[in-house]
Amino acid sequence: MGSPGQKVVLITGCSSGIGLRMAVMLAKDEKKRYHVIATMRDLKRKDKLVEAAGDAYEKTLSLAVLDVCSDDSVKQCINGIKDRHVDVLINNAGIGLVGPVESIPIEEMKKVFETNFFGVIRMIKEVMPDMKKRRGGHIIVVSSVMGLQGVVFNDVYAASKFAMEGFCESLAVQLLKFNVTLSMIEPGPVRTEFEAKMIQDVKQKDCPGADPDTVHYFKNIYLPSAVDIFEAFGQSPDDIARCTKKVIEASRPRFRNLTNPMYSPIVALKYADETGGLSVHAFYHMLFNMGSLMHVCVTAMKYLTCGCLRTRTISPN
Ligand SMILES: NC(=O)C1=CN([C@@H]2O[C@H](COP(=O)(O)OP(=O)(O)OC[C@H]3O[C@@H](n4cnc5c(N)ncnc54)[C@H](OP(=O)(O)O)[C@@H]3O)[C@@H](O)[C@H]2O)C=CC1
Ligand SMILES: CC1=C(/C=C/C(C)=C/C=C/C(C)=C/C=O)C(C)(C)CCC1
Repeated sequence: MGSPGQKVVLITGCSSGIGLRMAVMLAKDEKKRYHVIATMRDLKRKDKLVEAAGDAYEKTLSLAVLDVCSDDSVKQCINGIKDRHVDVLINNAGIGLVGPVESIPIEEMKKVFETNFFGVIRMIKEVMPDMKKRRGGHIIVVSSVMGLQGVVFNDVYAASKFAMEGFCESLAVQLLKFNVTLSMIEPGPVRTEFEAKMIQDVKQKDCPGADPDTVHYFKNIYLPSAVDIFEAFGQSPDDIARCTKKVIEASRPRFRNLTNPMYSPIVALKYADETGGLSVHAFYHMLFNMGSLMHVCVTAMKYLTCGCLRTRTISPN
């Protein structure tokens, strides 16, 4: 698997979105520096990836089955790799969940943690010991801006990404001693199936257990604003793939990598006031007082702030 000198990159969740674009971009690297093992839980969903990979398929890109929620599947996949050697592990697989907490069964919430949190840990537990032995390797975790700042009605999804951030912050220190790098990619909204799945999911539900006011705030105030935000500030999965490639290729990769400069002020707000009041009230104001104007506001913000918020983010260009 791979030629000498090529880095073996394993990516989870490559059937669509960010994972698919990362796999294709790395496999098509001009200098052929990578052999990509693009994994997905169901190979019946491979066609889009295979088509996008073109000539790279079965040369610098190979496919493997991997369900991050199954111990057996993870073990089988890693055991199938020559010498179990992975240079770069990209933990991308993840699922979203939106809606009033009262209306979401605990089982559904557990599924989010099982995928977004334990799924990543399962992968790291399988790959990290070999990296530590070799004194080398790079683990990348696709977190989210919601791993740093909660967003209303995304309570459980944000919690799963916060959990990941705490886990990585702790582990990164130990890994440094073994020359293993840990980096997080923290995108804001990205235009992938993620958003479509979220909206589809909401349409099918009538929020049982939530009172009419909450359902109104969710469906008529939050959702339209969120759609506007995806439209105005959403990045493409290629943008995130480019940022990630930069992180992999950096001589000293950063630990945190926000990809969207529009979210820097939101994160800064959080650290500007340790009581948390500023963030909570700012979000309240943005949602409930500016919600109906969100369309106008986001467009204005997009033009007013372009270029001046980029210092601490990683740019796809
Ligand atoms: N889109 C966005 O706005 C943002 C996304 N992110 C994060 O980016 C990552 C990728 O999301 P994105 O590309 O947008 O969304 P997509 O829904 O397009 O892709 C998610 C991928 O994860 C896979 N997946 C889900 N569950 C499992 C599992 N148990 N085992 C293996 N693969 C699984 C899906 O596979 P299948 O086809 O089988 O369902 C799919 O390939 C996620 O971690 C998400 O949290 C972060 C910030 C913003
Ligand atoms: C900024 C902002 C909003 C929405 C943010 C959204 C929708 C972010 C989505 C991020 C995603 C999808 C991350 C994935 O991991 C609100 C609450 C509408 C109004 C207040 C300001």
